[in-house]
Amino acid sequence: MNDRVISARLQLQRADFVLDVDLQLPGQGITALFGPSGCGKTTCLRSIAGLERAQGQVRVNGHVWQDDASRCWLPTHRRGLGYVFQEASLFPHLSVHDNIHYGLRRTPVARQRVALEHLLELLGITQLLGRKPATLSGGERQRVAIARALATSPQMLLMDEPLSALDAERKAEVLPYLDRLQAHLDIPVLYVSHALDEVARLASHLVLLRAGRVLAQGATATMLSRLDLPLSQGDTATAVIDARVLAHDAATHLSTLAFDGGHLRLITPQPPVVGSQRRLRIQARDVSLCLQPPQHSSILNSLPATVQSVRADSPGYAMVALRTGSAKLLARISQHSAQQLNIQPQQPVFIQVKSVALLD
Ligand SMILES: Nc1ncnc2c1ncn2[C@@H]1O[C@H](COP(=O)(O)OP(=O)(O)OP(=O)(O)O)[C@@H](O)[C@H]1O
Repeated sequence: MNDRVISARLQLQRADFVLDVDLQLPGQGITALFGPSGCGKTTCLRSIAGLERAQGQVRVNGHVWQDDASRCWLPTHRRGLGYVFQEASLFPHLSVHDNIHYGLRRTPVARQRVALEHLLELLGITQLLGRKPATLSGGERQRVAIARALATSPQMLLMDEPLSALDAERKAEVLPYLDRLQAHLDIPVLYVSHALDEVARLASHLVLLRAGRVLAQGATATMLSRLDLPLSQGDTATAVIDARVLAHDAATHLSTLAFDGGHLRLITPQPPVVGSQRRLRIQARDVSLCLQPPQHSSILNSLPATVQSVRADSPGYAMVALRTGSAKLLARISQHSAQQLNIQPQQPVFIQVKSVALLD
């Protein structure tokens, strides 16, 4: 459907801060709003929700939430949105069941598009329905908050750093549920984060904010590999590739995945489902370059690639953007090696990939 698109042109002026954004986002999947502290991520999300009175226009999959030109401005409760905050704000005196049904009572039956039982199953909270919030872990509380937001069958789910109050272990526990939601629910999600690992894993689209403005927006895989953006700087630079599981060998624990640039092999102690589509992360620091096909190497993955561009990274390092098939990768190598190998745009090379991780 060609009206599955979200557009938001928003301007808001504060004493020390101006938000001025023009967002054109896919009307499905997870879009991340990413940027440093104070760049306006929360302000942008709250403006889309109608919790801040920005000037402009907001359209979500054919529904007009705000259009100043025609004096249209829907209050938050009429925008058909779910909002998940950093900390789950559940009613302490109500059970999980009653917390989730609280919002549902006010949702007309005709708008209840999400089957509640399915939702509870997806989020793994069927067993928790009788419990009070105080008896839940942080991760469980956040899953209940997500279920409550989705139970009202919103047209869009807005999530403001929903994992940032959780420790690494709890975060790892909640992430697979977000993957499942994405795979099973057809509701666009706008996800505020300043954690690049979360964004790389979850988001298909990425908006990079700087000082209240959009620095760039586009497909996550493309944005991560752009050398003109700060995402590709330093030790944390990473690329993502969507690939299909071809085979798993139980004896060696090696899985083989195919993408349109070739095959990648990685050790997966839990066998992934053959035929499933998975997202892989390849960190720039784990990729090295050779001018000849490498031989007799312990490294599992070697692929032909073409250099797209090169730039200086942190002192002593160069960042190289590469293409293999239509996939984009980054290699962080020493500046010394970049000079020795005379790395140039359009140059054919062989890449060795030391480590590949399954992200979902
Ligand atoms: N209620 C407010 N009144 C005045 N200024 C505010 C208010 N809320 C936020 N600001 C300011 O607006 C700017 C954007 O804040 P915002 O919370 O949107 O940023 P952010 O990118 O979400 O930051 P963080 O990652 O730290 O949550 C900041 O300069 C902040 O100090």
